Amino acid sequence: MCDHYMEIKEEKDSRWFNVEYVPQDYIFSQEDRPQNLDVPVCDSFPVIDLAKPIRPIEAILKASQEFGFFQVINHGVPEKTMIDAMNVLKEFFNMPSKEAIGYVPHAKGWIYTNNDHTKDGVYLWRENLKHLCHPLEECIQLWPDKPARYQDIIAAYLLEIQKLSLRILEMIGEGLGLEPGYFNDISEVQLLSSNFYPPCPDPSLTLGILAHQDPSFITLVYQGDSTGLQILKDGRWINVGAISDAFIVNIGNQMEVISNGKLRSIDHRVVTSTHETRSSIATFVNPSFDCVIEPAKVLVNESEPSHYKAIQYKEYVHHNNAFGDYTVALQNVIKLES
Ligand SMILES: O=C(O)CCC(=O)C(=O)O
Ligand SMILES: [Fe+2]
Repeated sequence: MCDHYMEIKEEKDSRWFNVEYVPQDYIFSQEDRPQNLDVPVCDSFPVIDLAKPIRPIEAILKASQEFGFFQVINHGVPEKTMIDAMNVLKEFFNMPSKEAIGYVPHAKGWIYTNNDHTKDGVYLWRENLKHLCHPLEECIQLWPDKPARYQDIIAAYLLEIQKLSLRILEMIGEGLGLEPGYFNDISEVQLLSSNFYPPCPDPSLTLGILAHQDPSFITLVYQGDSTGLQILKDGRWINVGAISDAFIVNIGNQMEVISNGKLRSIDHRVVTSTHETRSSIATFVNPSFDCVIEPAKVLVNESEPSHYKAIQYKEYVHHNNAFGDYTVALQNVIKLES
């Protein structure tokens, strides 16, 4: 008993982030570092109540234009479903034996890594798990089966995300003047990407995620009580505050295209903390891979010509390496499935 406890403790102590100094591989170049970490929480960050009797279409449109981001509260997703999902993911990231699984073969359909590097070869200060989610009943068998409840809990979470994302897409569509149901057949809750960002001895040198935009229609992030997410607003980084039962919604590149630039896909990143652990679950609501994405016809006219070229989503993903180092791996899973 005692030996077993010591073994687990030793394994935990030897995890990559239990260090006194930041290892060289995790130190970003001067220009990529977070620079000023002392930025305030933005108190004008849009928080939208979805339980209001009148649907908040205007507020969603305004937030999507001005911030490219908003938080939704009273969204109808049961708290238990959210907490269960967060807990099972925390359990996954905490499994000492996960290190033994190591770098999971891509063909299995999920990718776990604790040292995903950026284009310059510097590692992000995070662990990440990614897998496809659509069609749910086919993908579920390809997900991690440890912890034992993982598949059931995450499937229940994704069904709720599906409902909520369609509601949000419908309001965005209506706000843009698109026909009802515009996004129904062309969007899917396609990818889950969950993150565990442990405390870091020197947050001025590291990043949890480098500045990026999402290749989605919209992305929904559940972060519980965590902080660390920052967005670029008018050239300055601002912190997204924690509202424990909210979802953060952001406009992805593909929505920017559909809206012909009316809605904005905004740079965001995650900074690390000396004392806090951040856990987050990002779900990407993306176009179906075969879908051709271009500005919606009703938004293009003589005075407002198309600002974007039409491109099949599959091609976009491939050309832009949209899922980072794992783009090809994820595309291979798609090929295996179809
Ligand atoms: O909220 C986070 O931890 C970052 C998620 C994110 O930006 C992404 O996965 O694209
Ligand atoms: Fe993102």
